[in-house]
Amino acid sequence: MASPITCKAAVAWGPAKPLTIETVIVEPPKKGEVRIKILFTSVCHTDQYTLSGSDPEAKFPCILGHEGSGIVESVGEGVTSVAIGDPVVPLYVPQCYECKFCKHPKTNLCAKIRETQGQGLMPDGTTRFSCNGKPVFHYMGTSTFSEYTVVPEISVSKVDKDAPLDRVCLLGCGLSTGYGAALNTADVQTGETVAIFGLGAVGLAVAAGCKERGASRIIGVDTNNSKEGKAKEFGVTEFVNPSDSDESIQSRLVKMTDGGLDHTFECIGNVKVMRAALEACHKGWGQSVIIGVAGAGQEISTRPFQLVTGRVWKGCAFGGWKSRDSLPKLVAAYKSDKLCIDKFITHRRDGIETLNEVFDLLLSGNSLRCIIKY
Ligand SMILES: NC(=O)C1=CN([C@@H]2O[C@H](COP(=O)(O)OP(=O)(O)OC[C@H]3O[C@@H](n4cnc5c(N)ncnc54)[C@H](OP(=O)(O)O)[C@@H]3O)[C@@H](O)[C@H]2O)C=CC1
Ligand SMILES: N[C@@H](CCC(=O)N[C@@H](CSC=O)C(=O)NCC(=O)O)C(=O)O
Ligand SMILES: [Zn+2]
Ligand SMILES: [Zn+2]
Repeated sequence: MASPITCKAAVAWGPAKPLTIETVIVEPPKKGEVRIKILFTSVCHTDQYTLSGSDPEAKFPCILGHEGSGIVESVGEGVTSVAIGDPVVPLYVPQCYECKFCKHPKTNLCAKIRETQGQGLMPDGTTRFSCNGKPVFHYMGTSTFSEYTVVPEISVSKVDKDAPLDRVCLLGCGLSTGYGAALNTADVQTGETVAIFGLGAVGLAVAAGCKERGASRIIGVDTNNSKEGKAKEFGVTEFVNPSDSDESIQSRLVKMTDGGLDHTFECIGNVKVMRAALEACHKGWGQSVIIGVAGAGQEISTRPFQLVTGRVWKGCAFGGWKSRDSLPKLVAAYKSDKLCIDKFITHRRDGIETLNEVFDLLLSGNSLRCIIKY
């Protein structure tokens, strides 16, 4: 029987407060749960979004983090799909194989534990974390900003023993999301034209997917000119900065593409840009995929005429991948050089103490992903 573990974690005590490194107690995994020794993590913009106070679901104090990898340290009663010592990636979209979402071919949004996950709790309605005797909430069912974390078995993907954990941690969110948005949600076809708004890790993973599918034009749109060079390494063929002109970005793109794009992707979380991305689509068939996560209270709008005349608004979480089935396929895509994870790793840091600096790096616009080694 496993015992509580005392370790370090970065605790988010409240909105817009820096994380503080604390000694926490991580309880043993209960029935159907897995305790993981986290070895590597990165920071996704969604961690920053929640820490900033924009997330209506945020629960503080909590342990953020959802792009991690590690080794199974102990398992609770009844766990069969992973064992102690297995290399794993925690998943914020679980796959239970039983709920109506898991059984439906058109979605990856397993609903089995969504309610408690959103409350920062394990499926039994309690937390496995405490700090100085005070309960601390989980986050996105993963909480990788802790040296040890507990997750439901349905939220764990075992990966090959030779999968590099210091890279495949990125498959836990941003890269899988962007790549899947192109391949699954938009299903980009050879010769089609696309525009990607926001050239961070998610947007560039979209570019990688569009390039793989043979898109004829991949137009990158970002307010930061320094993104152009890097973006071209990922297959972006043209770069446009919306701030360079008084003309609306949608009008510019429509002119550049003889009526609009076959596909557009919003990878920022800005509702005005979501509108521009829809309106940059070609009349009759253009599809726009919303990936960015918008702040509490924000709403999208456009003239309904945009949809009446055949444009389609879609969205996706975790790239539409059915998570446990797909993670091994994404690792295989990495091994066969289809999805080049290494190019997204712009920085590396040692120790959980570096987390606040890594948040700053993400916001600076100079980093795609920084891997932190615990
Ligand atoms: N749906 C899902 O499953 C997922 C959603 N997300 C969401 O996707 C979004 C992107 O995440 P990530 O790639 O990590 O974030 P990043 O911050 O790395 O990338 C966002 C990019 O957009 C640029 N940008 C900001 N404002 C504008 C603008 N008005 N027009 C054009 N470009 C702009 C930023 O420039 P600068 O750096 O100069 O600010 C930056 O390059 C976030 O909203 C995140 O929460 C992430 C993962 C999964
Ligand atoms: N908590 C937010 C919604 C945040 C959100 O949309 N999260 C995405 C993943 S973003 C990853 O970096 C997601 O998976 N959404 C599906 C879900 O079930 O949460 C809010 O309440 O607005
Ligand atoms: Zn399910
Ligand atoms: Zn994320």
